[in-house]
Amino acid sequence: MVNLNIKSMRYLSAEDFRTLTAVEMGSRNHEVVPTSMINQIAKLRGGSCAKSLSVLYMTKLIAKMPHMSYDGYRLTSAGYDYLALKALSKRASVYSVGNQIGVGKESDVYVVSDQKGKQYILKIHRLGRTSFRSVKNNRDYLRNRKTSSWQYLSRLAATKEYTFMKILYEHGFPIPEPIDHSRHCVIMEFIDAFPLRSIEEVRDPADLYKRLIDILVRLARNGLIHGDFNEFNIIVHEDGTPVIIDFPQMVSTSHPDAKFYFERDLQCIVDYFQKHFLYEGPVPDFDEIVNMEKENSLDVHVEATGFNKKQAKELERYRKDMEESKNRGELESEDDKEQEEESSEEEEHDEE
Ligand SMILES: Nc1ncnc2c1ncn2[C@@H]1O[C@H](COP(=O)(O)OP(=O)(O)OP(=O)(O)O)[C@@H](O)[C@H]1O
Repeated sequence: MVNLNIKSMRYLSAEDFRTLTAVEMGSRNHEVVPTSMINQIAKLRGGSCAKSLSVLYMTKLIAKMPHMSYDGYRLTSAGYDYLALKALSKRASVYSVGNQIGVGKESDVYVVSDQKGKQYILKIHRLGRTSFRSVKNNRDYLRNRKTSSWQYLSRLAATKEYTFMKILYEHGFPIPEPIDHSRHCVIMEFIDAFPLRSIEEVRDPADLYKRLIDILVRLARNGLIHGDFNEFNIIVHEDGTPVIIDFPQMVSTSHPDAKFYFERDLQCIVDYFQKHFLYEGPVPDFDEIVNMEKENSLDVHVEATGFNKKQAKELERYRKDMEESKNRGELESEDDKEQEEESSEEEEHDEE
């Protein structure tokens, strides 16, 4: 697992930070950024850049690729976390990082606080945590991209989540308020309640069922489908009000597989209520909903405000690859790969 390493965060000098930023900038078109290029971008005097590279390497914010034919570095996930958190703290969205409360398949979730002590959620997207090696041959959609794929995909997922959350929140959907976003990180309101999955009894299953189905229908009437609407992504307040989370899989109702996604979301709720609360309620029909007059075209709106079709396609291809690899039982952990790399780097380091 990639842990959030905040220990080194406060101790970097301005030069170190400048050098780290230079590595990130160079990563846009180099998988491993040549040291000469880092020097050029950072524009530091004398031997400062070499000194900073050594500090960043020791604190594992950058890494060397073993067996590379030229001298260079890549940004590690800790380095990417650092840059995102630094940006969020500069904008006063985060002051301190508290406990990790969730490890999703594709994210780490922490409670964080602002300067006044108000708590928020920090969701760090970590796509590519599994499956990278197994699917990489098929990833032609990333082939022209020199920058590290996991960074790019994680940033894409966070950008998508934040863009959708902004629009949904503005249109009154019951979701956490989105606060800020940088790179692969999203800050949002902390919902201090339990996910449906861990609630044994609900006061009024019929009422909760109706509220959830109404949300699905209203989303569709606004041109959207959640795509992962299940008991883990529904948080329920004590008074029975649901709040929906987790948006990187949203699709438009004009997607060719929209009906499939809508019915899959619907079926999750229908099955869960039947099994856990022995409740069966009315089931809406997708074709009827899309033939109704639309409330809004939020799918189109999203495209115009920060998440375009090309990005949506790249993320979708990745998800399809994941599903296929999973079905073939081919998944392996990217974190394992990173650990392997780091330990072989350490060996190299020891030899030097
Ligand atoms: N805004 C929030 N307020 C409170 N808890 C939250 C919030 N966002 C996420 N969580 C907690 O973190 C967990 C993981 O979050 P989320 O579902 O967004 O991540 P994920 O990587 O998509 O997880 P998975 O792949 O398992 O669905 C949630 O189940 C929930 O318990």
